[in-house]
Amino acid sequence: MSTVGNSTNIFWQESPIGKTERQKLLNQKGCVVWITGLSGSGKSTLACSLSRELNNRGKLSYILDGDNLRHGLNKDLGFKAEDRVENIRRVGEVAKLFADAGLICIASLISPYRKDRDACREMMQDSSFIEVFMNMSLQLCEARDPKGLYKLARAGKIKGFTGIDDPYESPLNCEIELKEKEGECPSPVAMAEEVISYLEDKGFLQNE
Ligand SMILES: Nc1ncnc2c1ncn2[C@@H]1O[C@H](COP(=O)(O)OS(=O)(=O)O)[C@@H](OP(=O)(O)O)[C@H]1O
Ligand SMILES: Nc1ncnc2c1ncn2[C@@H]1O[C@H](COP(=O)(O)OP(=O)(O)O)[C@@H](O)[C@H]1O
Repeated sequence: MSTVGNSTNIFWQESPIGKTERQKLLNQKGCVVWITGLSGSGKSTLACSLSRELNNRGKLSYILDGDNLRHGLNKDLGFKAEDRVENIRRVGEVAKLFADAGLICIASLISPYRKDRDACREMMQDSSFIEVFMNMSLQLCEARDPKGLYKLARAGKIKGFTGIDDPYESPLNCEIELKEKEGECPSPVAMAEEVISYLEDKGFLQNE
């Protein structure tokens, strides 16, 4: 019997089928590909491209997109620091469940605070948390501005916008860093292939 947070008198219920059996069924290993970066850096584009490429190879993935989750699970959260902390904690827990289900879980969130991303990494075992940093300049993201949010933030109509008047802490030890080369951004497919090579090298796309 345990007490966890505010939950008292709780018991852990074991499941008859374990992660190993699920992974065998899927011929892959569950993991979390955590994509972090500024708004407009290409997180969702990479997540979609990666999911498509994995699907083409017969690998099961699922995207947890920050914007989308804020339509449901996280609709009670805003963008002040404590809400962003809770947002990342919840998505980290959900991502852990998806990885435990044997899936390649692709989490795509700004996740601006290093401490929170590191806490998500700590939840996972066996190096199965793969942090991908979309290291695109604010200048590029702002020039893209597909939703017009930077424009609103610069005009003071959105307060606390990441990169403008709210912080973004770059990863120090991420597994994969994607950045502009000679002022050009690699194509979404090229970026997805870089992530897939990593997953292949580390054995996540097979199960012996
Ligand atoms: N103040 C502020 N700062 C940053 N982003 C904002 C803000 N307000 C709304 N949006 C929109 O919310 C999307 C980011 O949600 P996330 O859940 O990924 O953010 S966070 O990880 O909790 O920081 C983000 O989506 P992306 O552009 O895909 O990153 C924006 O569409
Ligand atoms: N690799 C890329 N090359 C060129 N344009 C891109 C690339 N990745 C994303 N974009 C464009 O940049 C904009 C922002 O991408 P998006 O994936 O929505 O970013 P985020 O999810 O980080 O906010 C979109 O208009 C998208 O089409």
